[in-house]
Amino acid sequence: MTSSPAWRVARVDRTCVRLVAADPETGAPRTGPAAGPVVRLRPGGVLDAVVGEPVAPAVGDAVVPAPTDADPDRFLLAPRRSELVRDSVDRTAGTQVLAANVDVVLVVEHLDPEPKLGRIERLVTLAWRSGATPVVVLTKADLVTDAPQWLDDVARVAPGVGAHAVSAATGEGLDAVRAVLEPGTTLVVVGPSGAGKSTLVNALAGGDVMATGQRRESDGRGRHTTTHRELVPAGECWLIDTPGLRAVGLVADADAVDETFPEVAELAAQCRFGDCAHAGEPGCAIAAAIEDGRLDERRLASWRTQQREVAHQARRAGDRAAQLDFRRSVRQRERDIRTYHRVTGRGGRP
Ligand SMILES: Nc1nc2c(ncn2[C@@H]2O[C@H](COP(=O)(O)OP(=O)(O)OP(=O)(O)O)[C@@H](O)[C@H]2O)c(=O)[nH]1
Ligand SMILES: [Zn+2]
Repeated sequence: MTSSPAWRVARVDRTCVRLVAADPETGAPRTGPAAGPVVRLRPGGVLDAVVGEPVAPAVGDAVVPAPTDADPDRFLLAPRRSELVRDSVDRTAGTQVLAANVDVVLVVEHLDPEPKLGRIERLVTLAWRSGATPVVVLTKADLVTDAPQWLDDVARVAPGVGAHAVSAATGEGLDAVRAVLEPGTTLVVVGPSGAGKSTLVNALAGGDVMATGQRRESDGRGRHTTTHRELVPAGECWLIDTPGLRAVGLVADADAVDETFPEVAELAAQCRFGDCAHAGEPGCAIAAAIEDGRLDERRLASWRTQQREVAHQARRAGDRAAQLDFRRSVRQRERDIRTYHRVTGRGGRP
């Protein structure tokens, strides 16, 4: 017996989206003919939604036929379970949804050239923010001998996040990544160009579904082979490849940053002042942890950078509520410092 398929957006083009069939029970790719209808976008590149305003569809979106038979070509976007978002390319026009309804974000970074831990931290925050679970994959393990040390470093910058070293060349580590792929789940790969994302997607899908680039020997960089995002079936789950994120516009909120830096967040909560800026205030738990080596200076610097970006983002987005919060916290800090002066009888900076 065949029930009617659930549709997902496989690909977004300028004027239309291509749908692909999912099993309505399991959410897994449908066996048999999978390609679905091509749906024209409305002016402005949007589709009507089941709930609320029309939205610009993203790869991975779930789509349902409109409940009337009047127009059999009319489809509605279902609400999203999760949303992987980044800054728009020109950093002015708001944000861009890279993928919708994602369960796992594979943060892919090459072992050769050396991995950039800061980039992993940023992408992990992006992943937490999406509502999906991050997993770090270090690629090209066949080219280096120090993969285990790098995995230790990743454990430090991404506490509580699974991390695997893999090689598409030898197959090492691929089973560990496959184990993450539960039936019906959707994975998106993110990472810099040339990290081996498309190669990994091909290895996981068990066939050449994405074109890959030849590595330039001179600098080890890829050539930006992947030019579009596409939802591809891989056994019982789905994979989404993304073009290399050149400058990762971090779209995050304070909660996502806290998830990436749980140990820093925990320390910050122990500071004497609730809004401690960790800039020399008395009773600062972060300063104490740096002092006795429990917290790494590098981690603190990354945390500060991401915090600043979140604040900047919120201001730029014209988020009035966040601005008010920010001003309130500045005023609160001023009050706390005055209190400190009064109680201790000391002048100057606390
Ligand atoms: N030695 C080795 N080379 C790899 C491995 N994985 C990928 N490569 C090579 O790295 C280069 C880049 O791989 P891609 O998969 O195209 O990289 P990408 O991240 O998809 O790049 P963009 O599409 O530009 O974002 C290719 O030449 C791959 O053959 C690996 O595990 N070992
Ligand atoms: Zn502090």
